Amino acid sequence: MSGGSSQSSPLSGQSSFSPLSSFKDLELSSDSGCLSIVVLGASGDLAKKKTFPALFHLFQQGFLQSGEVHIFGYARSNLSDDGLRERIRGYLKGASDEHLSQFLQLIKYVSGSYDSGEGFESLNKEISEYETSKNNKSGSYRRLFYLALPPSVYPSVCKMIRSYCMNPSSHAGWTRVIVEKPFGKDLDSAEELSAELGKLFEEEQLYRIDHYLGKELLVLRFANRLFLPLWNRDNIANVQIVFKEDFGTEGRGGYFDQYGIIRDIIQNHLLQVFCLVAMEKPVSLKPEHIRDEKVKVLQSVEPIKHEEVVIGQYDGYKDDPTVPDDSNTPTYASVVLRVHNERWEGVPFILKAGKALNSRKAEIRVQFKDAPGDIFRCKKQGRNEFVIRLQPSEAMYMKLTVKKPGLEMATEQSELDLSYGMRYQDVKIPEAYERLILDTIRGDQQHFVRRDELRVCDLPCICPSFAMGSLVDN
Ligand SMILES: NC(=O)C1=CN([C@@H]2O[C@H](COP(=O)(O)OP(=O)(O)OC[C@H]3O[C@@H](n4cnc5c(N)ncnc54)[C@H](OP(=O)(O)O)[C@@H]3O)[C@@H](O)[C@H]2O)C=CC1
Ligand SMILES: O=C1O[C@H](COP(=O)(O)O)[C@@H](O)[C@H](O)[C@H]1O
Repeated sequence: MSGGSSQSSPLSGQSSFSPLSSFKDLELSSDSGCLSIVVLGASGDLAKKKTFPALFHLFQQGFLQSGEVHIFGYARSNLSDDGLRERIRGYLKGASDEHLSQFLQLIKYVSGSYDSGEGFESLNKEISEYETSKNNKSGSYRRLFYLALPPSVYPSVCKMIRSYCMNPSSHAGWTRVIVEKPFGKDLDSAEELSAELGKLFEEEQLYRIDHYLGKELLVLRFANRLFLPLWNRDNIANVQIVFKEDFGTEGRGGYFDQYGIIRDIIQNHLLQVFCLVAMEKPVSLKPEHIRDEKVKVLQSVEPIKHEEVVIGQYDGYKDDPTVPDDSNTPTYASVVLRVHNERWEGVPFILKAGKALNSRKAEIRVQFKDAPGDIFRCKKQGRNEFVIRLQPSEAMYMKLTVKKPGLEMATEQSELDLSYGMRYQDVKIPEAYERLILDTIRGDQQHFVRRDELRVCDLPCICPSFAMGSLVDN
């Protein structure tokens, strides 16, 4: 059983965000040979909206080659190969028909349950047949399993993969498993899940994905001298990390209602963004160094105070037929995190997330303190703010107070604006999932959550009575 490999081929700089090809720290694998990618839960929302489109974009850019890769969709739904292809076709944008059909032809569908051997035996048979048909000269076989499924089925699915679908030990190569968030429901279930998965796979084989970690904040944070002296309690009044969606559950209530917005978004996506904003500079870009710093800052977070939590549910949530009529699951929450360390003491980090709100965006808003000795009386115009918009349309801008044009002495707020779409017009900015799936194929765990991180990422643990039910009932 091998999780990684040690040949060196740094990530090529596909994005204008991070031309990583010169980063000596990243010794990544570039092994070749048959690559079988299995999307479990292929009939679902994530698979059609994110997983297959990301695979398609990697294919378009030549990272996945027809001769080398095959993609298997697996789920219980009764679908044919063409049925699955039709289901995802509409989400694969920006390609010629020829390119699109080349990609779709790589996809095969296998139907089966998540807890019985039969389906996984058939899956293994399909993968093996494909591998044999490839007459693989390099002799290396790579199997990547993507769990695009509700976490409740991860243990049984992982057991099935371990029992029926591993890369045979007689073959060189690897078996890796991408596990989606949320990793359990609370500390106990996360620990239990980790323990169960830990019995089946080595840590190097497990890729706990959080696509907000694919949003590439590290360069901005640590490569700009400008920010270094400002990034602390002396200058920053508060930091807001905001996620808003302008649509509701849309038929995903079966999953969402069991988890709620805190477990769906705040505990994972926003907490990971918080780590990147608040952590100290890692020793290097090596995955372990980055993840060590994230763990440290999480350990410095104080217990959350009840009076600093707001939750709510949007009107109409229970109209979704997949949501129980008596649901009290929050679809909106805001939580204040306070970090007890030298850099951040006294600076609130306000994490807000909500579905069915007025707009769709995810952003980090760093609000600076007022300039002391305000001789221009410009306080009323607002503070300096540095805003990083993660989506849509990645951008960053700095809100500054400037002299209003004209002969009068008046000030106003304006922006120094860097929109990626405008600045890099000819560059295709990759989706977070593209980058993360490619990282997995290359064996780079830098942007994935480590097992011990999960333990300190647990919001209910940071505040023991932060269970959703208890707050809703109060
Ligand atoms: N949707 C999104 O935008 C994102 C989702 N995620 C994560 O991805 C995972 C999957 O989410 P999503 O695709 O939205 O979920 P879905 O509700 O669409 O579920 C995916 C598939 O899993 C199967 N399934 C659904 N419910 C159950 C169940 N109770 N027991 C067994 N199988 C079930 C269904 O396939 P079948 O019945 O055919 O077997 C379904 O098509 C979640 O962990 C979520 O947090 C992460 C980022 C974004
Ligand atoms: O993990 C999830 O993320 C999506 C939002 O992803 P984004 O990249 O569009 O911000 C959210 O809709 C979903 O509820 C959640 O499970």
